[in-house]
Amino acid sequence: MKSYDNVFVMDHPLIQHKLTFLRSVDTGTKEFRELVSEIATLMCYEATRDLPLMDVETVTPMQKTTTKVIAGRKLAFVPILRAGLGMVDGMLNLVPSAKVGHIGLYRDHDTLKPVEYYNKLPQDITERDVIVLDPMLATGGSAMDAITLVKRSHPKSIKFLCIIAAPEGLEVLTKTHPDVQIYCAAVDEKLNENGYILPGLGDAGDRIFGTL
Ligand SMILES: O=P(O)(O)OC[C@H]1O[C@H](OP(=O)(O)OP(=O)(O)O)[C@H](O)[C@@H]1O
Ligand SMILES: O=c1cc[nH]c(=O)[nH]1
Ligand SMILES: [Mg+2]
Repeated sequence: MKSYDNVFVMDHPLIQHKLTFLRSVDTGTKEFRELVSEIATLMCYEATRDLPLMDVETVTPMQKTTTKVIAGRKLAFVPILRAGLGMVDGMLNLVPSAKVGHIGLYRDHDTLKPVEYYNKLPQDITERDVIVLDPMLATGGSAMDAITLVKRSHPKSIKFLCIIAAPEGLEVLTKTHPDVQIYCAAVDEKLNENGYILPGLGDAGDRIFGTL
């Protein structure tokens, strides 16, 4: 894999183990949905590693002491509909106070270009660090457009979190949005002639919602 300064591949054994079952054609909708959510939780843990901390005074039953809390940063999660929705609950497990925006995009089957159909972001997004969510980064068109839309609202920062990335998508996204850190669980081989990731896991939205 080509190396990029702002791409982080999460090789934690728990993530890799769950990803194997996510890929399998024998995994049904219920289990697929649970795995997407669990992987999102594990990825959220890593992607929030750089949140700043500050000292606070805490009184334990034994004595007064100095401990740490997150230093006033607020998060917003922005799933790309539909498939990104599958990651939201897993993220909220770790950061229940995060707000959730939605960007609706589908990829036109013929052109493979994203088509926007919904856009609702938190009003106070300028005060928030945004994590855009989508299990799949294929040609990169959907992530590129979603991040462009989010940038128009001027959040403090943007990260992109996906489960499987294609090399083609990483090339496009790192060039278009070099300021955005990208987190993924795997970088696969390539796209097929229909823009599907190989080996991939098929159509993430269809597998999450059972619309195959
Ligand atoms: O990198 P790209 O080439 O743009 O492809 C990736 C996009 O395709 C899938 O969405 P899809 O269009 O299937 O919509 P869905 O989530 O409603 O199924 C996926 O969830 C991404 O949003
Ligand atoms: O492999 C792919 C490519 C785009 N979208 C998916 O859901 N899967
Ligand atoms: Mg789909």
